Amino acid sequence: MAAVDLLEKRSSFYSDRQHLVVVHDFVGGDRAFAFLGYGDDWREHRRIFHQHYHGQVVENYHPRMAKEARKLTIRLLTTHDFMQSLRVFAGAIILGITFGMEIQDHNNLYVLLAEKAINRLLVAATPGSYMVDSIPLMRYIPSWAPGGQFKHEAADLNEHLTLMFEQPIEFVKKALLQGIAEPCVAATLLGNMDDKEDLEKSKRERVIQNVTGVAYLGGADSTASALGTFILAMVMNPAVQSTAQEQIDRVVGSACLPDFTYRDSLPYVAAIMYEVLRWRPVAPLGIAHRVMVDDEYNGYHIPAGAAVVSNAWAILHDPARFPSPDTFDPTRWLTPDGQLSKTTLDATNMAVFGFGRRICPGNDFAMASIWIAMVHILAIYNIEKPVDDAGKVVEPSGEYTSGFVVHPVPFGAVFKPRSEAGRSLIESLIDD
Ligand code: HEM
Repeated sequence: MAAVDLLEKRSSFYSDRQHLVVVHDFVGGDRAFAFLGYGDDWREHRRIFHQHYHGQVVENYHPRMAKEARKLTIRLLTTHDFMQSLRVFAGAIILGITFGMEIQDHNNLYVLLAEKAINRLLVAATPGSYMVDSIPLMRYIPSWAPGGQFKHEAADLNEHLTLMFEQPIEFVKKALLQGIAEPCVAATLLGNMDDKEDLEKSKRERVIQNVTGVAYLGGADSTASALGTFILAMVMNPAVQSTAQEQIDRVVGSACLPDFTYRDSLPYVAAIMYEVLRWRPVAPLGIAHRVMVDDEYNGYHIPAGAAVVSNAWAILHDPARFPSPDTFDPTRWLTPDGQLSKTTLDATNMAVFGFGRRICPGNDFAMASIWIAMVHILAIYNIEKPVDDAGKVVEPSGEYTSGFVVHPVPFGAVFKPRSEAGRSLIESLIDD
């Protein structure tokens, strides 16, 4: 596969990012190291991020993730906006684990601030959004002159991004001083700073702001997107839903909720997760890599500086690898005896998390969050298409938004507790 040949096997010179004038020079968007050029600074950010979000460490976060999944099942009993509940779930996990924050709903001030900043940063990071990226001399146009408007927008975004990165660290610093800080990634990182010199300290604090701030940026919307696709797939494929529920009932029983100890014994549920990620990839075109030197591949010349886009959609819808690619079929991830096939264990095969040295460092974290939400929802609810006032079933359009991270366009889904026992289980959780 060309993406593997270039982005993985030649990753020492295919791991840079494009320099975007607005993102990099005007708004400091590379505080999110997803946009930082390849080099020592990026390496340092990635190393620290990895220490707190890699596979084994994620296991420490399982209890918190399971707690948020229980809260999600409670919310789904009463909500009219299940997508909002999924967003709250995804955000609460990241903000809880990273900053020790408790998020109850979407009106949390930090969430509102962060979402505004992130949405605008992603627009700025989309090539073609600003003319100055094509005509760099425009950077010298005064902000009041025609063509200089982008500078006002950039100044405003810069302010929002600064707050987004600084506010939660200030929150944790204050809590540490008062001795009331919850155990969280930011508290651990700040706690390890005491032995540093002052100059070293301020540099280090900036890196801490950056690696913690990027978690919400990279993880909240993407996780919510995958869960939105999961709900859509369940609404459209009731037989898949009931096969998963049979497995959960058989392995876990109906007296308790499944937790992470069941992850390996529910291969069909894992297969649904892989199929969700394949069927409607969260970021269909990933984030472009920039090649740093002239290169040749299969007779093609690839000039230094070119943007190399890994088309996750095309890779995951290649009929040679995934027959009938538009069909939602979890069994494609299973062996004939119903076990998870080995290929799923390699994130690269998923393409959905990108490639090489830039591969998504939050992929274990993301898959743990997605799995625990899915298994809770499947254990407790039947997810059905809604019926309108005339008694007609309302079909989802199945369409998606466009953008960097895509979402199903709003559709209806009804969450019906599968049994009285299930309903009582949720109600007992409300009293916890
Ligand atoms: C379903 C969920 C997710 C998907 C589909 C996803 C996908 C991606 C993709 C495609 C990239 C670009 C990879 C490349 O350049 O080759 C990326 C980068 C990144 N992701 Fe994720 N991601 C998800 C969840 C998360 C989570 C939960 C976190 C944080 C906890 C996270 C943090 C990051 C970071 C920091 C980068 C930048 C890596 C770098 O440039 O070195 N992501 N992600």
